[in-house]
Amino acid sequence: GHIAATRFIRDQQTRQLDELTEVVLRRSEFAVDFATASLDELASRGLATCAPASLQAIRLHVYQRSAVKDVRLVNSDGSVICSAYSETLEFDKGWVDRADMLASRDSKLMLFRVEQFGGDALGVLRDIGDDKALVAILGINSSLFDIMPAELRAHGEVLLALKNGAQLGEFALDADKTLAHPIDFEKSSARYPLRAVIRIDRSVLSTWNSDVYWPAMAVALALGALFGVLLSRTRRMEGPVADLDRALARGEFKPYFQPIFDLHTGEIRGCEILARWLREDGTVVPPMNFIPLAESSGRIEAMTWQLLGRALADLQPHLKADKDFKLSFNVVPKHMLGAGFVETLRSTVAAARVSARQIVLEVTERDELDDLARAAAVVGELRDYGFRVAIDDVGVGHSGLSRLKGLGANTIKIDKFFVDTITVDASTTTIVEMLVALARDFHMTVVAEGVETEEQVRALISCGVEEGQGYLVAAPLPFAKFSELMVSRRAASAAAAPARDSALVA
Ligand SMILES: Nc1nc2c(ncn2[C@@H]2O[C@H](COP(=O)(O)O[C@H]3[C@@H](O)[C@H](n4cnc5c(=O)[nH]c(N)nc54)O[C@@H]3COP(=O)(O)O)[C@@H](O)[C@H]2O)c(=O)[nH]1
Repeated sequence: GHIAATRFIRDQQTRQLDELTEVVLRRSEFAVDFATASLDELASRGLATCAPASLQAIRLHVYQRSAVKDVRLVNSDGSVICSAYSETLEFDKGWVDRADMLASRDSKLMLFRVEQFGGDALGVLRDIGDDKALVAILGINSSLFDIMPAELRAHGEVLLALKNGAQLGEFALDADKTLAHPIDFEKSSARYPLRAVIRIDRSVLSTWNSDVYWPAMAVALALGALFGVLLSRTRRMEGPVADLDRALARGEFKPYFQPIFDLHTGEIRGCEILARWLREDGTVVPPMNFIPLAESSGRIEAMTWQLLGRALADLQPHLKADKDFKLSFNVVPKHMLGAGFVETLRSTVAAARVSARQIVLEVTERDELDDLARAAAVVGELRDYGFRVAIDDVGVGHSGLSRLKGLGANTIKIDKFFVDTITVDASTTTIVEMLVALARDFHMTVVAEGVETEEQVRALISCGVEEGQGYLVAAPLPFAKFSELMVSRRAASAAAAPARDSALVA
């Protein structure tokens, strides 16, 4: 009993600290994603210059994004040309050469430490062409420390570093206190050269959660097998994963609906459901704040079924009335390849009285489909039942061209990155044309993601893309708003029909 209880508590602590370290890392990755999106937006708005008007617009952009402290325009060697807040240059203790910056896995970003008086920061460099680059200066703040359970705060620290060892931040309740017997929980990012560490004094682990000991001992002695189950419930009572479990139990994850439209006519042909966490206090949490943890903690399966069930119930009347309308949902490869997935999907869709032909599974290309042969077999089975499969985020993920073909999907979704640059970068046009040609050869359709302007629509049409999704028509909307949009679009199109018909007759 004693051995089982002690070992259980140790495993429980290790798992919990591993999860917390993962959260620190995911938050940092998210900050880099956020910075990259900010830089892309600035570049696409033509603001990557030192003109006073550009710098003023950048300062407004920075002001509205608290994570980004500053934005600088630099030469291709990394040397600074100008800074949105020129006075911050005086806080720099140094500035690394580009040769010493570390590349992201996809080589599109360079990360480096910016040593500053008053606290180091993380520099994220993004090339923008013409031998220039933009750098976002990201403040690393003590919010990383917030995730520590209260009883560990005085006995631990959280560290964030680059893979070359350059430390970006170190947070401890008492910075002067040294940990007598430190034990490290460490995670490295697969996408960025980042490393998160939670360092805990070993001695606190013997008391942390020790109130679980006696119940564990009693249950272990008395009930044997039931022991594990009861204590794993205790384990789940605290921490970010417990928050997910509670939210799942309360049904707080809701589908938002984003239209997928015909680029030529603007007609809404379908929608993608995107998860939002509607908390009790009314806040709406975006998916990047919980999907990574849901994936790593194994909650993504339950969340996906919950979202799909809800979306099917909401959209059922519309799906029934318009048999060409398609409902797309995101599924992670691990879930799709898991036991019983196809059967559960069939029964969920059948129970909602919806045709499989109207359901599109979006499998993200960001995650590796390790076993392509197995993935292709599952896709084949899904297609045999009438479901459609789309490969998401094409162009920025793992799939080589052979993988795109080998999977046997129906549709490719071109990542927003290409849509953002299609009107400014001729090489993007070439890539999009190539993807369209490839899709035709493989009998696949193409949807462009992140369409925001009419100019992009024209450029996509001239590359041969038929369908799009993006803020130009609507952001992801709660069902009531999405319904209103469909009704108003249908009314507008019905009103335009007589004029169209008489023009045709004339
Ligand atoms: N496994 C699951 N992953 C999910 C689920 N729900 C969302 N996600 C993934 O989270 C990522 C972020 O999603 P979100 O914040 O909803 O962003 C999506 C759109 O809102 C956004 N978008 C669409 N159009 C535009 C645009 O015109 N401009 C602009 N700046 N952003 C736009 O792009 C995201 C599209 O997502 P996707 O098509 O899936 O790539 C995202 O990776 C989701 O996949 C879930 O239920 N399960």
